[in-house]
Amino acid sequence: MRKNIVAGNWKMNNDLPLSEALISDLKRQTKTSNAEVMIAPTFTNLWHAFEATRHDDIEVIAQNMHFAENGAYTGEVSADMLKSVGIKTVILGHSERRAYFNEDDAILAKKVDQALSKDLRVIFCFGEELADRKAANHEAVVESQIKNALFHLDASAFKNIVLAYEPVWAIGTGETASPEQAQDMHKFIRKTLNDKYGNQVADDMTILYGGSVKPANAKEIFSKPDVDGGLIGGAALKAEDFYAIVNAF
Ligand SMILES: O=C[C@H](O)COP(=O)(O)O
Repeated sequence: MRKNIVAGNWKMNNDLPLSEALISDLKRQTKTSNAEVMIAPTFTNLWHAFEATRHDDIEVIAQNMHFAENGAYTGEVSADMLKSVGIKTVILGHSERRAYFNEDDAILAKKVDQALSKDLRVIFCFGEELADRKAANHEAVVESQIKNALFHLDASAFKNIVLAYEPVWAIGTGETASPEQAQDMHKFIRKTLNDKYGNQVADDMTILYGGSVKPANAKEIFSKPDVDGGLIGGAALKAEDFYAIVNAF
């Protein structure tokens, strides 16, 4: 079922005291929209964040996980480890993972499989780089990212997947895709799903936009019919800004 979601990706920000302080601030905010609210602190803060929000309308989610069950993968975190601290949703495929940690479509397909096999919901991220858009290649790039990592799945798997379109050129740059650019791409993503899986999967898919979403532009972006929410980076680090975005629906 399609939902409105606003997820804050804290990336590698906030040690434990700062995480505690931000969560206290978040809990003081008022939600006036129907959007599901998620926050993705770094691994070391997940347990504390889960405990601190246990009775609040905030889901704590993870930024990443490994594809293996367990074993000799120094520095990595498994699906079971996430589940053991209360996590039910994991972000996979973020452009920073792709760019700095060499996560390609094949690795991401394995991560998606592992997460789904553990009943974790996946927020799957993808998006083109500036050169792709300048060359009018953006739809082809996005289509191949989706196909290569997800199109081995059965239609039923998609009820546990949320898609997040994040044009790389708009992440942390202050440059946002225009609401029309976001809408055009989200419509294209839905068509891509429709062509492969039919309209049930396409219509039910929640598709988030990410890339310099701020209180000032959220309302216009979220007003587009195929934009179901946002994956928020910088603006998720201030409780008032984050809830201004949550309440932009
Ligand atoms: O995961 C969030 C996105 O990378 C967007 O980050 P940003 O809002 O700082 O541009």
